[in-house]
Amino acid sequence: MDKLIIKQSPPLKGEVVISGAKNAALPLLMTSLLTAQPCRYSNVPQLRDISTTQALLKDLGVGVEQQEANTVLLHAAELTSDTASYDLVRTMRASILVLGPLLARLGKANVSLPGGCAIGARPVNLHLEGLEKMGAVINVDEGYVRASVDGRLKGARIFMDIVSVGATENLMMAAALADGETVIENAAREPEIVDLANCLNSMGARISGAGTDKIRIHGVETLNGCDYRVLPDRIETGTYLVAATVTGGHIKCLNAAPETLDAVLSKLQQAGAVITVGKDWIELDRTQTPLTAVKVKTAPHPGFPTDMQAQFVALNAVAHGTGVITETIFENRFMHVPELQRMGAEIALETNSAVSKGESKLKGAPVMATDLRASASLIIAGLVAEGETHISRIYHLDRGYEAIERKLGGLGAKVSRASE
Ligand SMILES: CC(=O)N[C@H]1[C@@H](OP(=O)(O)OP(=O)(O)OC[C@H]2O[C@@H](n3ccc(=O)[nH]c3=O)[C@H](O)[C@@H]2O)O[C@H](CO)[C@@H](O)[C@@H]1O
Ligand SMILES: C=C(OP(=O)(O)O)C(=O)O
Repeated sequence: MDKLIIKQSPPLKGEVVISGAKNAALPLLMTSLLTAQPCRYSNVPQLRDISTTQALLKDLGVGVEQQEANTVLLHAAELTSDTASYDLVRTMRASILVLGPLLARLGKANVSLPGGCAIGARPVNLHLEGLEKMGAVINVDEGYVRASVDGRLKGARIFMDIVSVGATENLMMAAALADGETVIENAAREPEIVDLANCLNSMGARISGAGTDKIRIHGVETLNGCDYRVLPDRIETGTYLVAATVTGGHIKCLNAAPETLDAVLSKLQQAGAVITVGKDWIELDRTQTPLTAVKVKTAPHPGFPTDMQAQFVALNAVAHGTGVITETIFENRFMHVPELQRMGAEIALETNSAVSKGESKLKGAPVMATDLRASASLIIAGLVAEGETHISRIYHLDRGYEAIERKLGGLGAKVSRASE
């Protein structure tokens, strides 16, 4: 197993090119299941979750052709299986996103229930209840969701009592091929939802309202292929911006989507960063300003993203003043706190808040990555900790950050990978 070694580094400096968004690319690749025509996706990041998705799609009968490093052609001329097995699903929760498309295209699907993971229970009831409203018969049996529908799925009005990104995506894909109109109320408004709707519409779907809490999908009988470019990764962008802020650096993120990062940029400004944005770039300078702790509460988009919470816990640990980070989306997303404490961070966990005293003098230590964004927070802490930080279990990191050592190294960070 690989580990990452981070040495105390100079302030980050230079340019970094942002990759396509993992959380947009995963549902986008699933749209290939909805059509017999070829679908070409570009700006697809090279990540473990993407190779898992490709393996899953291949298993269902989808032709997968890697055209260039970040471009893939998927062709589901005919699907040969309706089953997403536990072996593939267990490593990636987004696998549940094959359920809606399989049901819409084949009228049946067997998808292993994704297990619990380090950040919370993450049930899939909203996905299942929405599909049932559209006429699917669903049983959960031996760890599998077994779903079928007689004929086509039917348009329905679906109200979600919790805002769910994945359920909105699954239902939007299923409804694209349903008979009649589906209205999703209290829908997620994340930029990745808008990206998925744009891709589906480019395939001939009739979706309006994506990006608001009410999405209307007028089902069509068939969809065409697509040639679609994945949205830039706002969480990867935010992670480099926090790393630059914490180290007192000056960086420019290229190929970014500033309009997807309002809540994060506003908190970074409060923390002391000077930020300038252009159409597809963000420049951040904290060479001349002090670092101040911030108060953050996670919320569905356009609120502050839970996927940026761990990085801000690291920021607050070393900033001046008391910082409070409150997590409202996942019930167990503070596994990075004990690891940061091992590095000397003075942080107290109070129910669903991480309260930091500020100006902790961090020291390198062996620490363990417990999930994807927790890994990112440990890297950020390692950049300013005295000595060396050894982060184990970095397979979590490889799920979501393309070429992270190369990108951080290009900004002057002292990061290397070694086998344990
Ligand atoms: C691949 C992907 O895009 N992952 C993102 C997606 O995950 P994901 O789509 O899994 O997250 P959801 O938006 O569904 O989860 C939000 C909340 O709803 C709950 N819930 C969800 C579904 C359900 O059927 N029942 C239920 O109770 C969850 O446990 C959680 O508390 O959105 C999360 C919230 O922004 C992000 O942290 C993840 O990075
Ligand atoms: C939690 C995340 O991803 P996933 O939903 O794929 O586990 C994430 O991207 O931070």
